[in-house]
Amino acid sequence: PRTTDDYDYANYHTLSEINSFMDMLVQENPKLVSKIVIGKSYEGRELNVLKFSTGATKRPGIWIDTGIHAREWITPASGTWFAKKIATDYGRDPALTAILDKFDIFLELVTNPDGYEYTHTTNRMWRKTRRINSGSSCVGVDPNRNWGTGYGGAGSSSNPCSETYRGPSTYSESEVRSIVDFTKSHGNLKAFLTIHSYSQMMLYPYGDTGIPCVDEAELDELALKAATELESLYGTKYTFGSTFNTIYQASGVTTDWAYDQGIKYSYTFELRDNGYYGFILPANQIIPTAEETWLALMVIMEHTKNN
Ligand SMILES: NS(=O)(=O)N[C@@H](Cc1ccccc1)C(=O)O
Ligand SMILES: [Zn+2]
Repeated sequence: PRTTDDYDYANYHTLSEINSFMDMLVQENPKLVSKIVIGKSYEGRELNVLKFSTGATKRPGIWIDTGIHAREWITPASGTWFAKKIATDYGRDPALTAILDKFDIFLELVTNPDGYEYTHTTNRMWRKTRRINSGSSCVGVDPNRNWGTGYGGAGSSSNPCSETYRGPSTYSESEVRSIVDFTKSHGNLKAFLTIHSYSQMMLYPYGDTGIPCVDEAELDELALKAATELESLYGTKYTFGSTFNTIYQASGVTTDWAYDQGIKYSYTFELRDNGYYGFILPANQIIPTAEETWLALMVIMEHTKNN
């Protein structure tokens, strides 16, 4: 495609096609969109983050990542649609314009590029990074068990062959460490939204314990609003709650760490579906999934702006 207008949002794309999309979006919207390289993957690929900013001065930020688990293709596909939506709606949609007049939005589309490439070339069901684990014939670390909060707990594995292998140490994965470093250097993120699939859930801290987080009441009420808004479009039903209570115990996870950094509005989304297609969601559900999810993200971003 020559422009992001004729990019095929209704299909899944390779890493290089998504990287080309990002460069096109930046070229077409130089005053709104820029690309930040926050690091390199294990195999040396750039970790690219789209920055949407309408002000010169440092503003509070909203973080969104997709594609941290390689096989969850619906998430970078939806994220690509989100990126185009932001560029299209700024200056046209009052709600989005109001958000961008106060916040920067950071969107990492392919958070695990090595794993994502591997799902295209070799194993469609790959989940983890592609780190070579010393002393094991098994490859990869689960980037959603490698964070420093609750690291090493019951909801993760010390076995390199496990799909939930926590890694040799906290932040061992550059794909994780790069986000940690970016978050700390930015120092003013107000929302942290990490997008997974599948199960149709909105999950807030904690994952490693059933003990409620301080802001549970507010996060639960906000999740209800967001899930209701999401359902209003196509009737897609989401459940919501703390990770521990809603899905299962998981430790060393992104949202527990983000919340621990003081980023109150930290949620994991589990997109479509409920298991019928699972990770292999048909391409004809990409745009509907992106549209309904965007409504929920807007609810959370507006709440972040107003609080
Ligand atoms: N996306 S998924 O199928 O991997 N499920 C997630 C569930 C999950 C979501 C949020 C925090 C911890 C765990 C996982 O990391 O196991
Ligand atoms: Zn996942």
